Parts: sequence; structure tokens; C-alpha cells
Amino acid sequence: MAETSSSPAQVESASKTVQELITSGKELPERYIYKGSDAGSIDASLPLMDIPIIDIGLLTSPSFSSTQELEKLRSALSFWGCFQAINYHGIEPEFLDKMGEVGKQFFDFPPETKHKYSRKDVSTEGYGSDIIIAEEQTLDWTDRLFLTTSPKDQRQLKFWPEIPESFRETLHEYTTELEKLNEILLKAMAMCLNLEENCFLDMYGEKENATMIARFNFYPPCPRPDLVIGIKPHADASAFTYLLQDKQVEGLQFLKDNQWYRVPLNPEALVINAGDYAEIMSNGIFKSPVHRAVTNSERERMSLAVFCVPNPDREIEPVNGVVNEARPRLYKKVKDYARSYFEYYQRGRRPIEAAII
Ligand SMILES: O=C(O)CCC(=O)C(=O)O
Ligand SMILES: [Fe+2]
Repeated sequence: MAETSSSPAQVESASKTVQELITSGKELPERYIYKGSDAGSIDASLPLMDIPIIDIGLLTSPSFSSTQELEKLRSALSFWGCFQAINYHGIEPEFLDKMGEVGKQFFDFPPETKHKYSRKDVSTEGYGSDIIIAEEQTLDWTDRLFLTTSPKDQRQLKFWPEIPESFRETLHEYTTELEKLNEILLKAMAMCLNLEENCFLDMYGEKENATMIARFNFYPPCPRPDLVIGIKPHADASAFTYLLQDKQVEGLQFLKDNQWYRVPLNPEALVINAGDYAEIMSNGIFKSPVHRAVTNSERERMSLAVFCVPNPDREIEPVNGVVNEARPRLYKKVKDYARSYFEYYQRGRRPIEAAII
């Protein structure tokens, strides 16, 4: 997918990671200057988001409190398309901490050590800077480590760091817990709409065959946070995305009615957002929100996004219970929709455009 119309010189300069670029002391390359329509607001002082907090323990309890929590979930996913999740017994705050630390430690290793895990040619898997697919593309100020974690037989372990030593085991444990949480949420998504509990899960498919991708985003300090973006505005091609935020440095923002909102730090919580698949399956009741990450002139920041995506063989469309006279069908049937994702993303467009009727 990194097939490119850029000249070899441009590809070469972008093949330096952002971390290497800043240590080389060179001037900021033009390719990083962001020109999107929201360019003027990157470093603006923006309102803090009143992000809903969902207690996963309550959501799964058989009592009255779960009805209230389900209603909170319905409202969060249809208004913002995202929320902060707390109190999930598989990923206590200490474990979130550990996962974040292990990821950060990888980026702290010297370049030659990290390059052992570098992306090769046109693959998205592995370590490296932003992927170039088009000449006009602005580059994101981020280095990434991109790893498919499910299905298990698609893991390419040669890209899985063995430094720090606990990296592989921690990521395995973390994503195994998220697989379970993802099933809980797919069920809760149905229950909060008074639909049959498994209607979304059945369409999504069993977790053994679904795709799960872990993307570590490392944003080095940036000399011009007013001109350069960490990740340009996009919505995710997932059913749900699980975002582990940096404990100390803010950066994630969501767009709602043309206004950007900063996500507050909360080291106890995981930020979860609906992706395009959830929007399609729910016939637009749940929103796949546009979001971006900004940079910081003094401090580095790391986030870990885990994308839960249906298997590419699955046909995804609005489920029966959400299509009726009052709410006609809004999306076509899609299959392997994530495939075209990067092409749309790198051109600053939304892949869901192609699915709208
Ligand atoms: O860094 C962040 O908080 C956002 C990352 C993100 O949106 C993504 O990786 O898709
Ligand atoms: Fe995202």
C-alpha cells in the first residue's frame, strides 16, 4: 500500500523516522506542514470534552445499574461516538500502565535496535514513519509500530519486538483481554437498542477469526505544533478502537459539529471509540467520530490504538432491527472495506463515503 508516485528522493527523506529527523537537527521538511482545512486550529486553545465515563463492571452486572449504564452507552455512542471505559477486571489501571510503559521503552531504544523491526516495502506491518502513498500527502508527525495480533496465524512475529523483554507477552495478554471486552461491547451495543443480544456479534463474527491490529503511535516533540499534525483527522475503519492514552501528555481530539474538543487525561481509563463498521451495522445510530492528534513542542507522547475489525470475508451491513420506515437504510453492504482505508486516509478523506447509499 506504500506504492507511491513520489520521487525516490522524497521517499528517502520520509524513510527517516521522525525521531531520527529531530536528532539530525535538520530543518523541518515541507512535507510535514499540514494544509488540511482545520490547519488554523491545530494549536488553538480548545474546549475540554465532557467525555462520558462508562463503568464496564456495571454494564455487565445483572442488576438495575446495568440498565442505567446501557442507557449511558447508547447516549455516548450516538452523541460522541466515544467514551472512557473504567472498571474492566481484565485490564486494571496497573496493567494499562504496564502496557504503556512497555510501548514507550521500545521507542527509547537506539534507532539501529528498532530498525530490526522495520516495515518492509509495501507492507504496513512493522516499525517506521508515516506511509507514503501520494505525492501531495502531508506526513503525520509520528513513528509507528504496527502489528496484527489476530487471527493468531497472521501474526508476523519478526516484527514483534523482543525488547523490552516483556513486550510480546504483555501485548498478547493485553489484546486477549480486549478481544473479550470487544465481545462485551458488541453485545451491549445491541442491548442498549433493545435488539437481540447477538445481532451485531453474529455479523461481526467470532473473535478467533476477526482481525485485531495494534498500532503504537509515538509522537516526538515537534518544533512547530502550530503547523504540524500528529495524526490528521480521520475516522477508524474498525468496529471499535481501544485507545490507551499517554498518562501525562494530552493530544487526542474529537470533532463534533465542526468543533474540536480535547480529550482529558485519565490514567485509569481506556478511550473507546466506535469505528465505521459500528456506524454501518447500526445504520448510523452510532457515530464513528472524526478525530486527530496534535503535537507538543516540549514533550513526547505515546498512544496505543487497538483496532477490532471483522474478518475480511464477512459481509457487513445495517442489521435488521435498525432499518425501518422511520429510519431507511443508509449504508450499502460492505466487504473487506478496511482494504481501501489507507488510500482514503492519506488523501484526507473518509472511506465511509463509499458505503453511503
Ligand atoms: O494518538 C492518539 O491518541 C490517536 C491515535 C489514533 O487515532 C489512531 O491511531 O487511529
Ligand atoms: Fe484513530
